[in-house]
Amino acid sequence: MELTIASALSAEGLLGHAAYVLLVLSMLMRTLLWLRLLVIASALLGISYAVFILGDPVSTFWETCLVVVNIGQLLITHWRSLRARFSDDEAHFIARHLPGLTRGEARALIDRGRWVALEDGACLAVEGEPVERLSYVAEGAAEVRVGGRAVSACGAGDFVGEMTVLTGLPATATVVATAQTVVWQVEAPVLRDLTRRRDDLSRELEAAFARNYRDKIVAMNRRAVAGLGG
Ligand SMILES: Nc1ncnc2c1ncn2[C@@H]1O[C@@H]2COP(=O)(O)O[C@H]2[C@H]1O
Repeated sequence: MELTIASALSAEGLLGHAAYVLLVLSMLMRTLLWLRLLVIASALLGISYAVFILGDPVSTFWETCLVVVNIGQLLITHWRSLRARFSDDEAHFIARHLPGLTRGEARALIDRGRWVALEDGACLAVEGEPVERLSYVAEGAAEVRVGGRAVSACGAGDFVGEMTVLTGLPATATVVATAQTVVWQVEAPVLRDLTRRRDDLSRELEAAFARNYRDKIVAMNRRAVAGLGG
């Protein structure tokens, strides 16, 4: 096929363009699923173009590789999601804070941390010192102290350390368990590394932290009103 304006605008030429349009669109996708689906669609059009218009076996081979690799990756993701199992605490954690992750992704994240049972009095963060790990409180309660005075509390469903864990800045408060408390914890360097490499995970966690700030402010406001006798 000759490279002229007329040939580019012909039905055959448009087929070739459509393959590239889909490839460019795939680069704009924010989730890996849609990126892969569009790459597969682009490669299928590319194969049709290479086979029926160009008769080019080399392009056909490489476009086929793209389809096979992306379908393989989608199947692996699907299989991991099917295989993933969660305890009740983990299921609540995911429903509340990680709704945008696939089951497989959520399992992989939770497996990077560990579940810990803390005694009453255990320290989760020290004001002015970088937090060593992010904690998610599944059961129990903790007191938040600033300058040695209790200012707030964290309970089931709250994070501790979310304000500084990703930046390494000093913790804004000291947090101490006030009952037997079950937490999921992930070490700060592990979380920083994961969020640096995975934009989608970083966005998911930032959104979860933002929702938890809101919940904490609402709870603090209620406590302030109750303290004023309202
Ligand atoms: N007013 C508050 N209410 C609930 N939790 C808080 C409050 N202030 C600080 N925290 C928690 O205490 C943690 C101390 O470490 P970070 O600053 O990383 O993150 C902080 C929050 O998780």
